[in-house]
Amino acid sequence: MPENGDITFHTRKWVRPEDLNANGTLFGGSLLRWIDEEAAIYAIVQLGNGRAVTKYMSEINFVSSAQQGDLIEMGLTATHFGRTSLTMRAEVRNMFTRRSILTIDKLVFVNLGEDGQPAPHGYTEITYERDRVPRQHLEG
Ligand SMILES: CCCCCCCCCCCCCCCC(=O)SCCNC(=O)CCNC(=O)[C@H](O)C(C)(C)COP(=O)(O)OP(=O)(O)OC[C@H]1O[C@@H](n2cnc3c(N)ncnc32)[C@H](O)[C@@H]1OP(=O)(O)O
Repeated sequence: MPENGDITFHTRKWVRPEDLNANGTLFGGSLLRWIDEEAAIYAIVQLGNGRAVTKYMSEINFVSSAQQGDLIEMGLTATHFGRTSLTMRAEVRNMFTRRSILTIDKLVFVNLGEDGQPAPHGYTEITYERDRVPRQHLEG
């Protein structure tokens, strides 16, 4: 059952020494790299296209810090299917306390055609399956 305003939390990360900043807390750049990758995978599954690129990120709110050894989880949900774009909302939180660590209200990815230009994706709703992924990526 979806929770927290329909955000589904997918990937969990363990905060390691190499992810820390000079204050000994989680480096914001690591967090953004993880969330961008997570959003790219989410967009690829929703749009069924490996050619989806980050277009826009709204304000990023670093709500609270994470410490070495914390387990965190990253959540995303699609909030708008445009003609060629997909808008998502993101949240990162502590896995056990559920304290929010980061929120991004709008993360926009654009679906590209083979020519590298924006292309209509034709979708209007979230899928919770793998039904949009081309068959060759599903065959082992
Ligand atoms: C299937 C299974 C395969 C699996 C196997 C593959 C695995 C393979 C993994 C690879 C994973 C890659 C992960 C990539 C994640 C990166 O890191 S991508 C790199 C960073 N991003 C970039 O380099 C993009 C650079 N920007 C561009 O190239 C151009 O801006 C773009 C994206 C082509 C768009 O061009 P544009 O002229 O802005 O296009 P335009 O038609 O005006 O707008 C397109 C859409 O964006 C919206 N938009 C434009 N500007 C804005 C804005 N400021 N704010 C909000 N929305 C906006 C428009 O409203 C429009 O949306 P729709 O109304 O059509 O829905």
